Amino acid sequence: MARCLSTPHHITALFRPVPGPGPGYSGSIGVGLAVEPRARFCPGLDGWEPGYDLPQFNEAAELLGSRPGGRLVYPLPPGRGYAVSAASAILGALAAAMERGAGVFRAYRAAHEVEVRRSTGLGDVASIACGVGLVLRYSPGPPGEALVDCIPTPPGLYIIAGEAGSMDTSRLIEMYSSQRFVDEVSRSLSRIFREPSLDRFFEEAERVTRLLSLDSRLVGVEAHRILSGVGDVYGYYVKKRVLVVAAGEGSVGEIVGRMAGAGLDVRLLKPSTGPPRLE
Ligand SMILES: Nc1ncnc2c1ncn2[C@@H]1O[C@H](COP(=O)(O)OP(=O)(O)OP(=O)(O)O)[C@@H](O)[C@H]1O
Ligand SMILES: CC(C)(CO)[C@@H](O)C(=O)[O-]
Repeated sequence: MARCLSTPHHITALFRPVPGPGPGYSGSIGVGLAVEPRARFCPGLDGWEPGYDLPQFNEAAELLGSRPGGRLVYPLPPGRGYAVSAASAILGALAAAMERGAGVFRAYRAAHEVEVRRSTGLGDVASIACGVGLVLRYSPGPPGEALVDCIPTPPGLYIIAGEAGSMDTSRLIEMYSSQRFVDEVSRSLSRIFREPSLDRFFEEAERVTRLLSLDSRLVGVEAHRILSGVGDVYGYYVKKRVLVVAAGEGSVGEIVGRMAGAGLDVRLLKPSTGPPRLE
């Protein structure tokens, strides 16, 4: 039976860019959620689903001296905020590493380098390599260099994403490099890092979302109005033009209905079950 590489995705909630002397040394610190469905690459199998052509896959593989062929499956769309580019670079790099007998850290370094060079990500590769629930990035860089921890989320937690559109990652990085964003995000990250928990994470992510009006400015909705009166909501935040809400199973139907009623394209996600793996 064919074996496939699979990887979770990552949705950053708060990040602060940390420039370094080169792509391998640059990155960001931040927090976010590792989520599924997983992207997959099955070496040697024919076919291409669902047709996105992401350059990060081959670029990362080529840094390890190979060009793996096989079937790629991306269940989430690129450009919205689900770190599809990082997932693609990771799959390419890990597939190449398997062919060449190279180590996993070398593969992750290549994936991170491609992301930073292309401005399609700063901390997604390090986050995905941890790959479970709530991801905390205390220092920047590729896996092996960055100090990253991830905390499993409670069973029964769902993540509901409401998309208003896409946004260039370079534009997002520019926005989060402004003094106002750096100040507010740094304040929140210090509070989260001092005592990491899911409650503290959502408290701070919501604080920044409301203070900087990210929901109305980027998604065109007011999150607290959409969620008003709904029980079992853990919290919410905005990444690019996506409103991300975490809630217990019993509230999912109500939230999906309200988000769709507000004109958003809604997608149901689950916290990730683990980092990239061969399955
Ligand atoms: N249909 C498409 N829409 C958007 N991007 C696409 C599409 N097809 C391929 N791409 C490529 O996919 C990559 C998307 O990377 P980008 O960093 O913008 O998004 P992402 O990785 O999905 O989300 P994020 O980094 O914000 O979490 C870009 O290199 C882009 O050129
Ligand atoms: C830049 C970014 C927000 C893109 O997803 C992410 O890579 C991060 O948190 O650094």
